[in-house]
Amino acid sequence: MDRCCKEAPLFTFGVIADIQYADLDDGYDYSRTRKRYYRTSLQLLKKAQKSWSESDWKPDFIVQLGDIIDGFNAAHGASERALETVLAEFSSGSGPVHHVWGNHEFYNFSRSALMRSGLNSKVLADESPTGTSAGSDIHAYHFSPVPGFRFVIMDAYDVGLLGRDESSEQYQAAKDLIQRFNQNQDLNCPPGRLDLSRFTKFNGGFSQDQLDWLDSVLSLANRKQEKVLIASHLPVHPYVTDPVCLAWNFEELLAIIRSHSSVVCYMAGHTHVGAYHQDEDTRVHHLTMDGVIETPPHSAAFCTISVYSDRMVLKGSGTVMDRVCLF
Ligand SMILES: Nc1ncnc2c1ncn2[C@@H]1O[C@H](COP(=O)(O)OP(=O)(O)O)[C@@H](O)[C@H]1O
Repeated sequence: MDRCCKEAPLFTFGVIADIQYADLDDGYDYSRTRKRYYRTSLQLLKKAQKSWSESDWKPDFIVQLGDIIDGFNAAHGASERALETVLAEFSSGSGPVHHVWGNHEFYNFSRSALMRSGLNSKVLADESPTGTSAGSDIHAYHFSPVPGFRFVIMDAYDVGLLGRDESSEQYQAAKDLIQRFNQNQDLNCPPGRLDLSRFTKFNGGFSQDQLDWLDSVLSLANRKQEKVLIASHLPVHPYVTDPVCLAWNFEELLAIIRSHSSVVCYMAGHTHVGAYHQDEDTRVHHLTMDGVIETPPHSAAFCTISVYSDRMVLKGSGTVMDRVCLF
């Protein structure tokens, strides 16, 4: 790139999703139709790191969209080791990494263990008088990469069966909720009705506390005329995912987004299949990232997003497509 002739972005960040690393031979997804490359997923992270370090506009930070290591690590007693391996790879890069929590985090660690781990990136939250985080046991926070822009990290398993102590009130409330819609013995097995198929144990949702907190963050952003990007593990727009992968209460999150003109983008992982849709009413860009775990070793699955005052320019690698998203 002829750098002198290109407009410098206000900020740049890298995005990667569903690495699901495990020191295991290749396998398949639940339906046995999609191959999973557990060991070589680390090589694809290395490829992303190399590309980010060599790029003309080096990312100011990385957003890791969840499922950093695979749940199979737990059965092999390898959770800590696998996490150390992937975090060591991330730390070889220069910028901070914002970690989103997905279902595989909870197959390996309890919520309280995650809070004590390197996957708690709340330390990167802005220190502001309005409060930095949604609650002590919720992994949600916001920060401003440059004046005029704000990033919100959301916790899509704040309401859910994963990671919560079975004796806790939150666990019981989540169990009552899921069982209203899912009568299967195995709660990982989706209900037959497509419009309820998201009520599985491998999904979760956002608590009222977290939604209220998001509402207050977005209200402040509106007043300051900031543009807001939101990242979480679960998609919330039905056009960017199979309905079985939506957040339990995606409609509530969409309603909050709809009531605040500040939001410009919502990004998620989980489905492993890249997708994009600009919502016609809100103009919000919904982006679901391809998952590293189902990307063959010769390819890649990451992107670099350069943000300007009026647009974000997404440079995809491997399976991730290039696109320009106007604000
Ligand atoms: N249709 C299904 N019926 C029963 N269990 C399922 C079904 N789909 C997924 N699971 C189980 O749910 C868990 C999460 O599924 P998985 O495909 O590993 O999620 P991810 O796509 O996040 O990697 C796994 O234990 C898997 O075996």
